[in-house]
Amino acid sequence: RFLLLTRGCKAVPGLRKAAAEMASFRYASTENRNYYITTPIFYVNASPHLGHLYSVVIADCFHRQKQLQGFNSRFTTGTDEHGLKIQQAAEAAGRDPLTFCTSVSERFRNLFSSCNISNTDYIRTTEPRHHRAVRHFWSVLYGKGLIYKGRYEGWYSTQDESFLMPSQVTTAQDSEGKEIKISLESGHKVEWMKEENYMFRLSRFRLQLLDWLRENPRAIQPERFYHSVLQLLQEELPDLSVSRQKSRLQWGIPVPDDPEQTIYVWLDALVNYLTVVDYPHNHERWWNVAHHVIGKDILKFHAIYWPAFLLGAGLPLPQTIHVHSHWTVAGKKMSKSLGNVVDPRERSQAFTNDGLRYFLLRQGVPDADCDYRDDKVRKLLNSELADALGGLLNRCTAPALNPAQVYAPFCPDAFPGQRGGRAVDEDYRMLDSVKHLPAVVEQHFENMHVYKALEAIGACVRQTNGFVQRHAPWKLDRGDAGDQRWLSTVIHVSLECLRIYGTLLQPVVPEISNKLLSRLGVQAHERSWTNLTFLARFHGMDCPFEGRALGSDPGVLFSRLESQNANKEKNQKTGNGSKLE
Ligand SMILES: Nc1ncnc2c1ncn2[C@@H]1O[C@H](COP(=O)(O)OP(=O)(O)OP(=O)(O)O)[C@@H](O)[C@H]1O
Repeated sequence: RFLLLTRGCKAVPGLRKAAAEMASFRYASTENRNYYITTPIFYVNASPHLGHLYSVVIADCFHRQKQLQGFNSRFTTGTDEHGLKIQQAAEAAGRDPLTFCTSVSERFRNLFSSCNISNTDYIRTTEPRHHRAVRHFWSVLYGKGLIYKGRYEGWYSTQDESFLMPSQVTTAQDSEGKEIKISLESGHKVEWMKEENYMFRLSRFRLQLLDWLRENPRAIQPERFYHSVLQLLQEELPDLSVSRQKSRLQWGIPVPDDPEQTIYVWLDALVNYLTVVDYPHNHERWWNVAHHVIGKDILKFHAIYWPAFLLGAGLPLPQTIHVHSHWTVAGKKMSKSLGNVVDPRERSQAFTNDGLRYFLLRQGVPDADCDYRDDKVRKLLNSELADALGGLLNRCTAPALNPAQVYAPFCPDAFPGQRGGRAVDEDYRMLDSVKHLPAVVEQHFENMHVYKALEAIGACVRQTNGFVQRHAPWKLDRGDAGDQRWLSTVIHVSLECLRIYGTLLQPVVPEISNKLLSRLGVQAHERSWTNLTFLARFHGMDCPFEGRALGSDPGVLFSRLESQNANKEKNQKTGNGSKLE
């Protein structure tokens, strides 16, 4: 907290302005260096699949990026454990709901930790701290007259825990040919529900929500989803049922002062974002810098219900809602209910944690669904991580080319600032690309386009490989002083490029980046955003890395993945089956 009083400054010219500048500096240098990112909390009615890991990997990548840039970042994920679906799943499994939730929640937690996810908190909605936060939040809304007892009548999807308008429902046939009603959006079965329960005055917030979005055109990203929410807000919003009768739903948080009613699972779940930052005490510092990562299936809950609840409770709205699309299998959304899921643990073992992260972030485009196939993963990782990046590192550090195993010195005469040495125009263009790469990457991250950031890094890696290939340092005559200086310069420039790529790739592939930077001899404190000065010697400055011994581990950066057929042959020989398709 910072309070600067400027009264009484009038007498001294310029003092008021200086004080105001100081205040804004303090604000920028303290408050704005916090960053809080969340994933959806996952419903524990079944084990995690690759789609769940995807949401978490995106948030993890943003969290690591902010840390790299010197932000104080918090990152939370967890499990959503109340509701009818869980009640039914626990009954089907013959277990009490809490034991059931604990075992599934542990599966999510273990998956995230085995996949090197760096969340700073893991919340379960069955925790007492969360119950306290939800009851308080409810009481604030109730106290302001925004919750009233009413009668809800309409369509409800238990699968989506969602209320639907008649226009959002259509007729279909179930597997036995019986006519049923389903949600147009999710395809899940809906039922007609008639119940006395508590209603939230959602209808009051439509115009405020529209104002919020018009004033903050980047609040929902990508733009396509921003427009779809604006579209939803063109129609009147009906009030929202925010409780269920206890006789129907026991597994949830009871409504304060009315134990016959249970709080609606979405109101309960959304408050988790506040619970983590200690709502209702001391939450402001983090809540002012909140960013959500969500799948497009839960956009309505996060971009309409949640902001309306927050407005009602007098709390600030999230800074951004980052929306991603879905992984599909043979064109169908990967989902628990369809049973077409890909096991993330098995894939992270087959492709490594970083390999799987790289694939998800490089191929996953937020605007559009993407079909998952194992052969796509192999092809991409072999070409970009094993051959392009790993090959470049091998070339520049191989003892045959770099027998002294050092960060070779740069010779300005061979690669002068002005044309004239042994470098050609294409080499200068490469330097220019790499110099601007951090800014390009930062911009793509800001827009949630991690795949574009990776495309830009990949293009630079190709340029650097082209540079090495063009000058074929292995053909140079080590006995000739001029050739030796040029050889050393080519290696120095390539190592500098690799240092920039390794530093920028840390949020995406932390283990591979660590290996790469360690091999270059770059210390842990030399890997931040402020260490991205590229090729200092070219600009007449000292390079702290020049002449330094390379790291001793010459291991392969990323091992090529064998094709499916090669795996099959190997498994037939050893008698192991393979589940990968
Ligand atoms: N196929 C997918 N691709 C990308 N993200 C997904 C996918 N499925 C789920 N997610 C992410 O996980 C969140 C929670 O998903 P949910 O628990 O509803 O999984 P689901 O498999 O879609 O379940 P169900 O089949 O019961 O609807 C989504 O909001 C999204 O962030």
